[in-house]
Amino acid sequence: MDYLRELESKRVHDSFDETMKKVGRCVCVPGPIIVGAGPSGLAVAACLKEKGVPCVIIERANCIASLWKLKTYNRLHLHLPKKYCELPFMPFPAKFPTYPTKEQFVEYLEDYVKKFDLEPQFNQTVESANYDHSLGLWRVKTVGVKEFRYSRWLVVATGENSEAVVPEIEGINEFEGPVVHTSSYKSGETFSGKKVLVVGCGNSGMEICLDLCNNNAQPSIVVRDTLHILPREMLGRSTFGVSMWLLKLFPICLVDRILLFISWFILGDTSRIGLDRPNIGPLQLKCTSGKTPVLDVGTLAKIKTGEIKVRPGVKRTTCRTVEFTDGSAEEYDAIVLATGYRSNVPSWLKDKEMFSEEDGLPRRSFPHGWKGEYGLYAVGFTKRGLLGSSMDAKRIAQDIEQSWKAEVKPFTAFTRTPAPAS
Ligand SMILES: Cc1cc2nc3c(=O)[nH]c(=O)nc-3n(C[C@H](O)[C@H](O)[C@H](O)COP(=O)(O)OP(=O)(O)OC[C@H]3O[C@@H](n4cnc5c(N)ncnc54)[C@H](O)[C@@H]3O)c2cc1C
Ligand SMILES: NC(=O)C1=CN([C@@H]2O[C@H](COP(=O)(O)OP(=O)(O)OC[C@H]3O[C@@H](n4cnc5c(N)ncnc54)[C@H](OP(=O)(O)O)[C@@H]3O)[C@@H](O)[C@H]2O)C=CC1
Ligand SMILES: O=C(O)C(=O)Cc1c[nH]c2ccccc12
Repeated sequence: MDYLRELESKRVHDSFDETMKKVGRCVCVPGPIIVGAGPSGLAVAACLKEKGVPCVIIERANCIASLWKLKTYNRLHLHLPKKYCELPFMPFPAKFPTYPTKEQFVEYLEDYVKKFDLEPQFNQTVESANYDHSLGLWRVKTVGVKEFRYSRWLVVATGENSEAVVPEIEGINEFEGPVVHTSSYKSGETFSGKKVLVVGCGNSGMEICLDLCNNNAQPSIVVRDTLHILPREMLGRSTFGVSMWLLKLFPICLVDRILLFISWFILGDTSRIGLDRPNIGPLQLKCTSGKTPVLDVGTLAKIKTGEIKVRPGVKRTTCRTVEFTDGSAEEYDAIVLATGYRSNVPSWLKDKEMFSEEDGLPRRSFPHGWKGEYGLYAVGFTKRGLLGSSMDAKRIAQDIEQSWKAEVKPFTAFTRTPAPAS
């Protein structure tokens, strides 16, 4: 028996030494490694802190909440009321409005980091992570650092929006004006007096059109498919709040009918202005495909007055002109790609079981997607915004706490560097 244990210990030791020869340094982290310091990663770290479990947060940007700080437009607000967007253990300040601005949301997150004394490691992009079966540990490598970090637990918190989706459009390289993705759009000021084509009609495209209008630009929006647009508020309450309340009383298909009836009453028949609705209701669509309904903050009124024009899909572009799928063509000065985001998990997580290689989201559907095998977790991939992140974070911290307590902790932090070559 002792002989077997010795053999196993030698195997693990040899595997470590092999690795060290290849990379240089191996650091064993006492608690979980969290990849990403957005709201989801911070929420997990705070929940772990409450339970006395240490962790390391690795972040590619030079700050927390890089999506909110660096990649969003100036006029952005939370579009769900603040009570549905708070992270565990810390409500928003009472003085904040129902829909906080992005600056207020970032301020809240900075306070969150202070309150829980979190110290993410910035400017470190995880380039690979894989499970070392012989060691029973996750091995994480960051760009430009000759070091492997090992941990029993790996928490993926890189988000559903970590990379911009830029569609291939024929002739786009010949287009003479600026072509920007929403992740680098700040304000319509730079487009004042210009004719701008906004490609994509999710919440970003719709609000950016409004912003362009308010800054004396002339926007057109590409709507290539059906979509649900709902007022942000109905009956004096948020549409999201009303939906949650109705879902407690009625089945989802009935709630959808009620929402659509009230929306029709407030917004009118959207198909008359070129925005056809899908056959399936807004909440059912959200549940089955993750597609978020557009919450209208004033864009629809501008479409009705003709200040914002609706156009079909883009076929190709030339130096100034955009040709549409219905055969029409128009000249534009600039193009804004409001074509959304995707997860980057398949590019760095080498174990392919938990996350789909197609969309980079957990293969198991909500609410089962948060836990994988061998101590792997996913936070913030539920297509349910910040509320989904908080739910995941609490579950993950609870699960890790159990195995943390159950284990004799052999991995009190240690660092090994290879012995100098003799
Ligand atoms: C414009 C916009 C508005 C939104 N508004 C709302 C809203 O009002 N309400 C709501 O509930 N939800 C909203 N959402 C949904 C949004 O997903 C959440 O608000 C939230 O930002 C998700 O947090 P996250 O931590 O999961 O992801 P992110 O905020 O994207 O954070 C992920 C972090 O991981 C880092 N990262 C990525 N790859 C690596 C890597 N390889 N190595 C190291 N670090 C890495 C990124 O730099 C980033 O900081 C909005 C999304 C967008 C795009
Ligand atoms: N707090 C807030 O106020 C805001 C919240 N958000 C949230 O951020 C997330 C990302 O939103 P968003 O950036 O709008 O991205 P989305 O993925 O929600 O929308 C992308 C849009 O682009 C369209 N599209 C993609 N490719 C093309 C193409 N080649 N030609 C024409 N259209 C195309 C899609 O159409 P199709 O459906 O046909 O594929 C879709 O309408 C969402 O969860 C959203 O709710 C965003 C902005 C504001
Ligand atoms: O902002 C987002 O993208 C969200 O996912 C928030 C959200 C979760 N569920 C919803 C249902 C309707 C509108 C927004 C959301």
